[in-house]
Amino acid sequence: MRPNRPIYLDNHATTPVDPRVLAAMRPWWEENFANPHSVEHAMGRAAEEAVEQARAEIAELIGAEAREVVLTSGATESNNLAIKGAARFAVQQGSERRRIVTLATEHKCVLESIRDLAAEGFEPAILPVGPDGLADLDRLRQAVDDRTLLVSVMAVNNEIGVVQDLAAIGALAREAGALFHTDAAQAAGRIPLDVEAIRADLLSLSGHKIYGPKGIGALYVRRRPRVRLAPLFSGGGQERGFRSGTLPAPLVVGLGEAARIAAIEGMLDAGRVSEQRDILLRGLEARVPGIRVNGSRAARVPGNLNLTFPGPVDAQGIMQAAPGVCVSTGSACSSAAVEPSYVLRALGIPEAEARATLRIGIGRFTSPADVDRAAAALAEGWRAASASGAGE
Ligand SMILES: Cc1ncc(COP(=O)(O)O)c(C=O)c1O
Repeated sequence: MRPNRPIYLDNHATTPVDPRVLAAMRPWWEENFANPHSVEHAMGRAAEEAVEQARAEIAELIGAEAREVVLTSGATESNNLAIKGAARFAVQQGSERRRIVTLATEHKCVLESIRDLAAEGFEPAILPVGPDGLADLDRLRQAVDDRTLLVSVMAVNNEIGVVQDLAAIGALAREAGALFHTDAAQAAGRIPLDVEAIRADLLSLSGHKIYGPKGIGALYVRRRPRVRLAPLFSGGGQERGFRSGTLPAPLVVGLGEAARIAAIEGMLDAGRVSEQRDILLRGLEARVPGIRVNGSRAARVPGNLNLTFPGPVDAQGIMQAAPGVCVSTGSACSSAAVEPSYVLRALGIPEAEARATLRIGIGRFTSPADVDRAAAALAEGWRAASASGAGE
């Protein structure tokens, strides 16, 4: 092992591409580059077949049928298509329902999609979460009624890793006659997902969170009872009219292979990853008295740790003092903004503590040596940052 290799513990931001995924994609870049919609010739038909095979693998991962999988560019697009598409289609059909219920800790692309819809006359209901990051089911039940069009609640949070009770949320949405969408970008391959068990009507996936390629994702759209969406783009009507545009066959094949591996190995990964997570936490607790885990410990995805270091200290300072460890202060998608994480603020964590917090994501390719070295380096980084008064 190279001693200076950086230790990558930011698997919520993105995961490395599994070598098997890379191998599966390769021929579709190099040997058969045909457009999978060019079904008039043999190369096009072969590409189309590969796309359909991948679609079946993606469906299998979530207990869906292949024809319920709409391919997109990633979870951002899937979430926009699910939320805006469902809302706009319902109105076109004369529905009186306007309310869209979600949580304050959702990914920005969900919150911003819903905020955009407010300008079109929809009524966002953005519910708070408990100090453990979990939805309050009683509160949710009160908010979801016969005026509710859509309930959108993420499966696993990208910062604190907490797992929502999707089966209960899906059931209460269905009971009220509302659609249920879940952003499962961080959940796929990490916890079991079954669209029937959770009664999802719409479910978003992303390739680069499950050891697949970047720039590809999927949206599950239920067929029975049938869910209809207004498309976001005008075009050739690919993907059953839901999503126009030429499918990137190599990326689709990569997503299919990533889904196939996740379905077989995801739970094996989960056992190993949660052991490493516990070793890392114990290593830090022994070296950093007063370090705290944010979010529910029980309802939590295996590889996640969200840790507030005792202060005053700035998480940026810890990262600077431990440059060999790749972690983050929160969601990479909001890293351009300097405010502390809105997810942590929604848990009631004070601003100074939110600024002293690191998100750690252990993954399939993290080794036992990585977590041992990371615990020592982060503890040392904390000591150095504290001593330099970075938090004052
Ligand atoms: C929960 C969640 N939803 C959506 C996204 C956006 O996914 P993508 O990068 O595929 O657009 C992310 C990525 O950070 C995420 O963690």
